[in-house]
Amino acid sequence: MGQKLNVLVTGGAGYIGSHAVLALIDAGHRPVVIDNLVTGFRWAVAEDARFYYGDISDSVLVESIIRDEHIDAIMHFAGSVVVPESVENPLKYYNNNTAKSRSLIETAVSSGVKHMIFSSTAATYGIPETSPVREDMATKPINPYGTSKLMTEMMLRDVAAAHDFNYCALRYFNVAGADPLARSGQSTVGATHLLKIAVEAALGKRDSVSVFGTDYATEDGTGVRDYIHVSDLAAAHVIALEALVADPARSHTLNCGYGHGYSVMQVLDAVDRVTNKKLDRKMEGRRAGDPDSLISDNRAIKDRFGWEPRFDNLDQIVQHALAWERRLTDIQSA
Ligand SMILES: NC(=O)c1ccc[n+]([C@@H]2O[C@H](COP(=O)([O-])OP(=O)(O)OC[C@H]3O[C@@H](n4cnc5c(N)ncnc54)[C@H](O)[C@@H]3O)[C@@H](O)[C@H]2O)c1
Ligand SMILES: O=c1ccn([C@@H]2O[C@H](COP(=O)(O)OP(=O)(O)O[C@H]3O[C@H](CO)[C@H](O)[C@H](O)[C@H]3O)[C@@H](O)[C@H]2O)c(=O)[nH]1
Repeated sequence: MGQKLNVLVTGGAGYIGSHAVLALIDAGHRPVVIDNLVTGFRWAVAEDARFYYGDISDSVLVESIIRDEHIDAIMHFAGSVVVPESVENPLKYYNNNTAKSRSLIETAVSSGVKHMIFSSTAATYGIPETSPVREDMATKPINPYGTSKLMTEMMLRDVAAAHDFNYCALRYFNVAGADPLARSGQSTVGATHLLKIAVEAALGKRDSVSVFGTDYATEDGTGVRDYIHVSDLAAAHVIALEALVADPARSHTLNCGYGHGYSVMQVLDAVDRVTNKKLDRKMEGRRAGDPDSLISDNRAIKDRFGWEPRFDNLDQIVQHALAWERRLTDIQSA
């Protein structure tokens, strides 16, 4: 590692942000977290990281953190993440994901922070023209969540052109799994993500798992997604950080996925295999707005950053998610 960097992690008490905090510490950097705990948990932040309770739009607070902690770069995870909720309440998403990102970017620029890594999403593509989908393909989001993130990507692009500032927008595909040492994992209350629901069901926290749609244009008729282990994703953030600092003239928009996918049935089969039990599957109709298949073309992040996944193995992703779900049960009952 080169320089030790002070990194402001917004949303660092959430699922992915808490893993980025661990990855930064493991890589010898110094994370400082700001989180308003709307969906995150104070206990999810590693003990070695400084924590500030607050909102990313509180520019007075963010400015003082940047100054007092000598912040070099921002990893921006804070946001609202539930796609169906964004359809019902779009203004919440345009406020929390777009307007508040605008405020954070403004505070960063005015306080002299020169680098930002942004949590974007495969939802910016909408229904992709081809699969695997490449970064330069059309972005036509089909829900306000995707639009709210795409608008932030656009702000970053324009700000980087106008100021001494570069960024990396990482478009995550389906994030899953947990820290291999079970230091963190997905703790979201009322989660809607398939694997989280499946491990909850496997541990008896739910009676069954719904399969949304069995008539998709895929091999077994269920939706196919590119599941990426959260620790591989966190590692990509650390590499992106170091790349932004090393080459401040260059910004990046990159897919984060494995480049291949699994159907809903294959994910549930993996949970059955790992637990040696059978999940109760309820066949249901399609969920609104779900594409048949969403797979990343990940050549750009590999070529540019030399990123290589360490956990591209569905059974291992399930094992880590299960280990965390058990630990979470203990934390919640303590
Ligand atoms: N989970 C996924 O599959 C996925 C996929 C693509 C993109 N993303 C993006 O990754 C980021 C992290 O997602 P996650 O799954 O960890 O969700 P999460 O809900 O676990 O984490 C979000 C964190 O941000 C905090 N937060 C929200 N609004 C805030 C605000 N205004 N000020 C301060 N803190 C605030 C929450 O309390 C929480 O700790 C999000 O921006 C999300 O859109 C997630
Ligand atoms: O109980 C469930 C939950 C999901 N699914 C299916 O499982 C697949 C994955 O669904 P998730 O809800 O786990 O994830 P999404 O693909 O809808 O969305 C996630 O991945 C997207 C990119 O791929 C975006 O990044 C988005 O933010 C993130 O939530 C879909 O085919 C969905 O229909 C079920 O069958 N049953």
